[in-house]
Amino acid sequence: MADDQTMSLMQCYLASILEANKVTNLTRITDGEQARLLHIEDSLVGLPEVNEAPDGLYGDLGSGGGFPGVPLALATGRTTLLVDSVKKKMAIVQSVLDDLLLSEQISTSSERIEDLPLEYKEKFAVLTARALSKLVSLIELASPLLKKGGRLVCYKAQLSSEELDEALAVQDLVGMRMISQREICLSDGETMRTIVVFEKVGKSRIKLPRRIGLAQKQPLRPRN
Ligand SMILES: C[S@@+](CC[C@H](N)C(=O)[O-])C[C@H]1O[C@@H](n2cnc3c(N)ncnc32)[C@H](O)[C@@H]1O
Repeated sequence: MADDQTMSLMQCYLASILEANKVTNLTRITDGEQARLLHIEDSLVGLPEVNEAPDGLYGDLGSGGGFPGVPLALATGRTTLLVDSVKKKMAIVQSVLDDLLLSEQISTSSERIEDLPLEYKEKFAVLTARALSKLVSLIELASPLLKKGGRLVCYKAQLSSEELDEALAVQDLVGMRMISQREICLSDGETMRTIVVFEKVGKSRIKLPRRIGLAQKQPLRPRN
């Protein structure tokens, strides 16, 4: 886990986000204790998996108010890019990072994930995604961004066997392979999380990224 100084920096970040949230919607969680649970503790659930990824650039896809990206960036010290297409959210997150003198390590992008390969093709060692999309969409979006051996760490509140099977059926097509799955209960004794990790094992057999929106609106299906 992270040391006391790092944990208090995460608390400062969260407090600034909750303050900004009074004016602009960044998170639906406004209660301080719930926010600590769901934005700090939950963000850190994937820390072992992020630490196991190869060294190098970390990206948080669909980062919203910077979760799990900021806690994981602070806990790992990795150079980090937070990505969310809502410009207003990324502008606020960037200004909080500037205020806390964190913007040398952590930067923001308000591009759509599908546009990132123009600048970041195969540049990331590890990516995370929480509350973004189904696994089948996540592995498609992540594949062109990950270097070989890079990892995609997915946070899932509820993972059905159908969702997992859909992703497993297309993982070869996009050059990804599931390498682990772990379920954990948060300290409230009731919130369950599943962390699913995919590794980039080779080139995609189809051209990626597809057109904007397709990965999420028309997920890939297996081909014969
Ligand atoms: C439900 S929020 C989750 C935010 C954060 N990860 C969390 O767990 O608190 C999903 C976010 O993903 C962003 N998003 C969805 N699709 C995206 C895409 N294709 N490119 C960039 N951002 C996207 C949305 O703007 C939204 O802020």
